[in-house]
Amino acid sequence: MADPVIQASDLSLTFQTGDGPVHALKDVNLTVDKGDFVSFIGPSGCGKTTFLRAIAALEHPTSGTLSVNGMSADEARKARAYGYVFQAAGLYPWRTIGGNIRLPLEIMGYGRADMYDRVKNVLELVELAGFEKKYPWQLSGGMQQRASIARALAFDADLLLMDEPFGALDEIVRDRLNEELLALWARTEKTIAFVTHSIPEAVYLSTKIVVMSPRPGRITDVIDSPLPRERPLDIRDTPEFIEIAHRVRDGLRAGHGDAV
Ligand SMILES: Nc1ncnc2c1ncn2[C@@H]1O[C@H](COP(=O)(O)OP(=O)(O)OP(=O)(O)O)[C@@H](O)[C@H]1O
Repeated sequence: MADPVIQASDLSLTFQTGDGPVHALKDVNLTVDKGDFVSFIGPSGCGKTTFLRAIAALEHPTSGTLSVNGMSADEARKARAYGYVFQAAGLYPWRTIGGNIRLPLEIMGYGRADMYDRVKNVLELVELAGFEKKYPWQLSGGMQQRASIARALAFDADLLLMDEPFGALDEIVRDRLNEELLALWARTEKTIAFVTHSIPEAVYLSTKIVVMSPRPGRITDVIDSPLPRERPLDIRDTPEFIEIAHRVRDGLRAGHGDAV
């Protein structure tokens, strides 16, 4: 059996607020294996971001256990076990694309030659070779988001955490980036945990789809996708794809999801 990269057992996380406790996650049980592409889908407030942040040790569970690469989330963070991609590309406008990707490496004290090699490699991986000396404003929104993925890949961690990375992009760009992300996942054999509001995006990308519902944030369904790993975009027209999309929609309804 493959080693689990993420293992959550009876995980709960409650925020204490001025208006009382907010149960962002309640009794979450989930195993993500090496090489999985797992998507988290559910209405606003169901705890998707909180779960990703807990994996990254940016939030700490109130109860239950969570392991990342066989370590505690805090240890995994210290071991740089993951790269994190946020909804907005978050590139510094005064730094070149290469300079943005180098920044976390500079902070961690990587040697100069190693840094330049890594920047070159990750820019090739996201098909931005040659853009190293450009500034973020010289790139389209989709290219900026690819640059932010490159930055997350620079440590060469096995796990990539992506919080709605394509949510702000138009559908045509999103389709292309979805295809590119699958190709990158196949090339690098990384494990990817991906938050989305889009049913087609979740079904197209994932080997495992985690459907969540709010108040309290919990998992209502986990779907292991029967689709092959290699997926042309027109797989979205097949009966198998449509069937999984229906199941996701049913799961969202069962959790009383509002519009997603
Ligand atoms: N730091 C915090 N303090 C208090 N409450 C919080 C905090 N962070 C999140 N919450 C609450 O926890 C719940 C889950 O939030 P979370 O951001 O994880 O949801 P989400 O599913 O990612 O939503 P969205 O799709 O809108 O990003 C929400 O009710 C939110 O208001």
